[in-house]
Amino acid sequence: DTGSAAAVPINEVDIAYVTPVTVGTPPQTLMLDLDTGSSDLWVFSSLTPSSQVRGQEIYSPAKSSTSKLLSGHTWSIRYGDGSGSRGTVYTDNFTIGGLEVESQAVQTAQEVSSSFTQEQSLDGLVGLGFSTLNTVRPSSQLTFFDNARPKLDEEVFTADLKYHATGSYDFGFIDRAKYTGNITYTPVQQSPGYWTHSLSGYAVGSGAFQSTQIQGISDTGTTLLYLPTAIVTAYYRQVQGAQNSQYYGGYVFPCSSTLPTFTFGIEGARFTIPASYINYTRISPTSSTCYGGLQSSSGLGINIFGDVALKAAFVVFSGTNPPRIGFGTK
Ligand SMILES: CC[C@H](C)[C@H](NC(=O)[C@H](C)NC(=O)[C@@H](CCSC)NC[C@@H](N)Cc1ccccc1)C(=O)O
Repeated sequence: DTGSAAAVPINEVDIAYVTPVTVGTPPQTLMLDLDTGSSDLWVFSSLTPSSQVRGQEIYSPAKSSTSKLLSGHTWSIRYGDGSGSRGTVYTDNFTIGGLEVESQAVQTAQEVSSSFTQEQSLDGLVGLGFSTLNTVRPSSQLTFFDNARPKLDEEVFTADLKYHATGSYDFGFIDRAKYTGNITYTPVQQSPGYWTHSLSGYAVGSGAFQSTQIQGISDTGTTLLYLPTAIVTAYYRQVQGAQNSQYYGGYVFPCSSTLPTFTFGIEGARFTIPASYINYTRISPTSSTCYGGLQSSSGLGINIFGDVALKAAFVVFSGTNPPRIGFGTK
């Protein structure tokens, strides 16, 4: 089997992408953030206090003839940006792009943090990290990809995220029409549960490529690209008026500045992020100061290859043994 579904940016600066999924019988449609940086599938639900729901679609297990409570099981997750959620667990039929998993663990939120309440176009997350990261206790649950694996034509899913446009996630096949040339693969270290791999180096604008191993995680659920401070300062040194603002918590620059491109390596292949992706957003709607899509990872303890980088390529997450990740030019 295979599946294919849209990845829709939730606002005009691609802060996150959501994908239509269906849960239960009859199907209830929700828009979820497919997130390779975590492994919990959780949704706004009939169990979420109404004070914490602001426009999100909810999953009501009581309205589904195929829902089953996973009794005695709970979950609680914290994300790197300080957000989080927690609740109980049902199993139910779950489909993405025509690919169905019966009795998928669907984690129903009983509490969500304010940033999730405020994000009204995001009804929850589908964790596509390794199942070892799943927070359900006493027994941890499998991700949608792990449950779907046995029925997939090929043990892969792919991400084709786009700049200010709708892209796609495919399951079980690699769509040759979505990239040119070949996919370049590199090994993935699956502990502790992220899609952890290395870049082979980088270049700022038309500068020389610096060959250096940069380990990090490819995280479709993180908006920006977070790299070591030395690389980030080298980049913004090329930007007139750029500064690392304590106030805004990162590099800002005049919106009128000319930004260089940023190139990253995967093994011998090279992928160039257009300057427009790095001119991320105005710090406020009327401001002429802009916030960068490339920021320092020094506060995170890990480098994160988020959407700003991933949308510059066609990305293959391969669940083969050993797992690997592939990048294609598009
Ligand atoms: C502070 C918590 C640390 C980061 C750690 N949690 C994690 O690593 C979790 C699984 N993953 C995440 O916090 C990040 C990766 C951080 S790098 C360690 N990925 C998922 C995140 N983008 C999901 C999200 C989507 C939209 C809005 C907000 C959040 C933990 O539980 O220990």
